[in-house]
Amino acid sequence: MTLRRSMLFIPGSNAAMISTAFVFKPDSVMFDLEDAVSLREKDAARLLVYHTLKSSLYDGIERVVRINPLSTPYGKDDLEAAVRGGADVIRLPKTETADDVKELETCVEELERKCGREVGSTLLMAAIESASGVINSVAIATASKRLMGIAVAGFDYVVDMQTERGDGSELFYARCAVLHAARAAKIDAFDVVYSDINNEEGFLKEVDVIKRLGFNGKSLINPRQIELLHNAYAPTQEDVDYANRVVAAAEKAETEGLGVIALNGKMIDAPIVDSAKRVLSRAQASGVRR
Ligand SMILES: CC(C)(COP(=O)(O)OP(=O)(O)OC[C@H]1O[C@@H](n2cnc3c(N)ncnc32)[C@H](O)[C@@H]1OP(=O)(O)O)[C@@H](O)C(=O)NCCC(=O)NCCSC(=O)C[C@@](O)(CC(=O)O)C(=O)O
Ligand SMILES: [Mg+2]
Repeated sequence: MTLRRSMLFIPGSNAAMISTAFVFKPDSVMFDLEDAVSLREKDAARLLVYHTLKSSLYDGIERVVRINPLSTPYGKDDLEAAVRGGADVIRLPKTETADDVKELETCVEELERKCGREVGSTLLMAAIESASGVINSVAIATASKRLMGIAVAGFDYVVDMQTERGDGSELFYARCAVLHAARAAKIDAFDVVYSDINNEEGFLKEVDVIKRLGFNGKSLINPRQIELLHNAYAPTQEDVDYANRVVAAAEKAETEGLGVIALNGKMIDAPIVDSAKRVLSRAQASGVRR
């Protein structure tokens, strides 16, 4: 099981942050060349991210680069630096249509050939940040075999929707639409960033909602959010004990030729056994909640 619970944004222009953030062990790190980098720092940030990718600093952590949109004066240079540097994943911001993804795929393939990288080795992800993007999310999610996931980007989305971040109701439709598109395309789904870094209670409340909805994880802006997220996503010992009992009961039922049984008054059938096995493999990959 590939865990992609935490995807930590690091401004591509911030050498101090880049030189230390691997110690926090996010599942994925996202070097940002887009909105966290001012216009006058774009070139320096691109170079810094390229050299970071070439180094072994983030070995063992998935390395994502958020490029500027290809329609901007920076997008193509960002993409070349990311592919040449050996990024694992390119994150396209402000994705509006399937054609945006197809254009990215074409450019990545050209660059892979040009710089001798294995064709197909660079994965893609698309961030959906507008009403059009949400409406087109199924077409976006299925636009390329290289897509490993799609993300909801809450801050640009609420601007487009002429509202603001609040209790989450403003994101409900976008979250559900993007998540369904990801699941239909069999790729991962990532939730929005939570900007109030000192509000642990609010962060965990939001994590509880998105975990229940079914998101693989969340984009993060601060290392302090990583451990909180990983712990909240880990199954409890109680969950693991119950899953073990379900699997054992199902195995016994199988030997007796029974498809459906009751365990302590609760029905156990195939999808419930599948869920129990998912809890066990998640516990194996992430450990249990503290
Ligand atoms: C918020 C704050 C300024 C707070 O800083 P503070 O210094 O007060 O925080 P502290 O906790 O005190 O830091 C303790 C120690 O950790 C270090 N440290 C902090 N953050 C770190 C980090 N991210 N990576 C590595 N290291 C880090 C720090 O340097 C210090 O190191 P040291 O001095 O050595 O002790 C800082 O976190 C930060 O800049 N975050 C990244 C912001 C960013 O990238 N925004 C763009 C992406 S969102 C977007 O674009 C919207 C979106 O597009 C999203 C979408 O698409 O999904 C949409 O539309 O929604
Ligand atoms: Mg944005």
